[in-house]
Amino acid sequence: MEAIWNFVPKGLPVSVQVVGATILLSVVYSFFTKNRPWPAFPLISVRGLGPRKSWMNHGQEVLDEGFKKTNGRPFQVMTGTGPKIILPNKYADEIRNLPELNFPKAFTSDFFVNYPGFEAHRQGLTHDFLLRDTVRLKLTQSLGLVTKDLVDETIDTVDDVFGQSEGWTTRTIREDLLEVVARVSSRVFLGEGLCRNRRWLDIAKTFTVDSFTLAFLMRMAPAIIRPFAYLVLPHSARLRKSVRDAHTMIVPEVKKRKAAVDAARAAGEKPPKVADTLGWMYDIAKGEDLDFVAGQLSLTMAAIHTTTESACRALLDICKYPEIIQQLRDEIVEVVGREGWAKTTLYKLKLMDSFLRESQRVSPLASMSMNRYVEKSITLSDGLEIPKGARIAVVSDFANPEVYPEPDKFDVARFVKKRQEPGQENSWQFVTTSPSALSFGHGEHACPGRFFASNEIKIILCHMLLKYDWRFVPDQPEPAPRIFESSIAVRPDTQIQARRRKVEIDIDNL
Ligand code: HEM
Repeated sequence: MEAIWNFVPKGLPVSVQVVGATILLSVVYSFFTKNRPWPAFPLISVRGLGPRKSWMNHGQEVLDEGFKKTNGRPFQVMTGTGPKIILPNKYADEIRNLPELNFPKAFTSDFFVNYPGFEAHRQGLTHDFLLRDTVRLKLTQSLGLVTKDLVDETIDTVDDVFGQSEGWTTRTIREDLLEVVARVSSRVFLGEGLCRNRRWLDIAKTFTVDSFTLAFLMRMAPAIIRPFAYLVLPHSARLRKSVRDAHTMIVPEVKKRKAAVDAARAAGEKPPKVADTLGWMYDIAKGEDLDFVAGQLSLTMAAIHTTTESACRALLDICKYPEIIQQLRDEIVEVVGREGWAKTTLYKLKLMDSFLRESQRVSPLASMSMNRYVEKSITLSDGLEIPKGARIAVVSDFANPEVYPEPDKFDVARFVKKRQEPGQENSWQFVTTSPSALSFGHGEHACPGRFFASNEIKIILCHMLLKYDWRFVPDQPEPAPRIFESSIAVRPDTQIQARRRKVEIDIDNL
C-alpha cells in the first residue's frame, strides 16, 4: 500500500487524490466486471458497429447475420448486460423442461433488481412461484367465473374510450387499447373498486414502460455510471412513486382480505371465496408474509402490455386486410348471438382464434423467446455444450414454409384448416405453444396467463368489431413497428380511425 503512495506526487490536494482514486477504482472495477463473451460462440455485430450497439439498435439484423455467418449454428450477441447465446429453433423442444435452466434469473441483470422501483422484478426472482401459481392454479381454473366481470367491464370501457360518433374519428390506438386492457384486466386482478381508480390505472399503464425504459437506458450506460444514470433519469423517480402509491392503494385491500380469512378461520369456517388475483395470491402464499404489492405490479407487468400489444396488432391487421372483418363479424353474430357468454362460447370462436394466432405469427412481439439462465453446464444431444452462467434464448420460426405453407400470406383461416386435420383439433389453438409458435414461450415456463389473455382479447374484439368500423387513416403510410434488441412493438403514436356502427345483435345485453 505504502508503495502506491510513493507514486502520488507530493503536495497534491486531498480532493484531487480522492478524484484520482475514484477514477482508478472505476477502471479496475470495469475491468473485472466487464462481461466477456463466451469463447466457443461467434460474437455477431453489423454495420461496422460494436457488438453491443449492433444488438441494441439492429437486433433483427444481428440475428439474421448470426445465422448466415454460422450456417444456422448457435452464436452470441452482446447485450447491455453481457453476452447471450442464441440457439436455433431446433433446440426449443429439447431444452424446454431442462431443470438446469432458470427462467427468472435470465432477467436479473437486465432489470437491476437491487434498485428501488424494481421491487416487482425482484419479487419475480425471489418468489417466482407466487405469480406463476396464482395465474396457473387459480386464475386459469376460474376463467368461467371471471367471464362475466370481463364482459361487464369491456362494455363500459369500450364505450367510454371509443365513444358514439358515427363519423370517422382518429384514434391513437395503442394508448386507447392500453386503457381498455388495463381496466378490464384490473377488474379481475383487483376487483371492481380499484379497476376504475384513476391513479391505479395510470400505474398499471405506465409501470411497465417506465421500468423497461429505465432498465434499457441503464443497460446502455457503462456499468460504472449506472448508479448516476439511475439518479438523474426521470423514470426512476416515477417508478418509485408508483411503488409508493400502489402500496397506499393495495395494502388496505390485502388487510381486508386477511381479516376476512382470519375471522373465518377463527370461527372454524371456510375462508370466503374470492375471485380476484389479490385474494388468490394471499391463498397461494399460505401464510408467508410476501410483498403482495410487488406481486400485483409484477402481474400487471406480465399481463397488460403484452395483451395490449397483441390486441393492437390484431386491430391493425383488420385495417390491413379489411375483407377479414365481415367473416369475423359473421362468426361473432352466429356464436355469441346464439350462446351468449356461456362457458364454451369463446372456445367456439374458431375463426377469431385462428385470426389471433395468424396475427401473432405474422407480427410477433419478439423475434426470440425462451430466455433462460444456465445454472449448471449442459451438453445437448448433438454434443453442443452450454456453459454454466450463460444466458440463452431461442429464435422463433414463424416463417417456416414446411409448417406454414405460403408463409408470407396472411391467411385468417390458416389454423381453422389445420385444426380440421385428423387428430389436430387442439394443436393449433391461439394458446397452443410449439417450437414453431413461441409467442407464449414453450415448456415449463410457457406463459400461464395465455388462456386468460386469449379470453380477454376475444371479448374485447367482439365488442370492438361489432360496434365499430376500423380503417387506417386515409393517405397516411401504414404504421411501421418500433424495433429494439429482439422486441418488435407497435409505435405509441400509431393512429387508425373508428366509426360507430349499428350492431347486428344486442351484444351488451346477452
Ligand atoms: C398476449 C398476451 C401475452 C403474451 C404474448 C405473453 C408472453 C409471455 C412469454 C413469452 C413468457 C415467457 C415464456 C417462456 O419463456 O417460455 C411469459 C411468461 C409469463 N406470463 Fe405471459 N404473456 C401474455 C399475457 C399474460 C397474462 C395476461 C398474464 C397473467 C394474467 C401472464 C403471466 C405470465 C407469467 C406469470 C409468466 C412467467 C411464467 C413462469 O414464471 O414460469 N402473461 N408470457
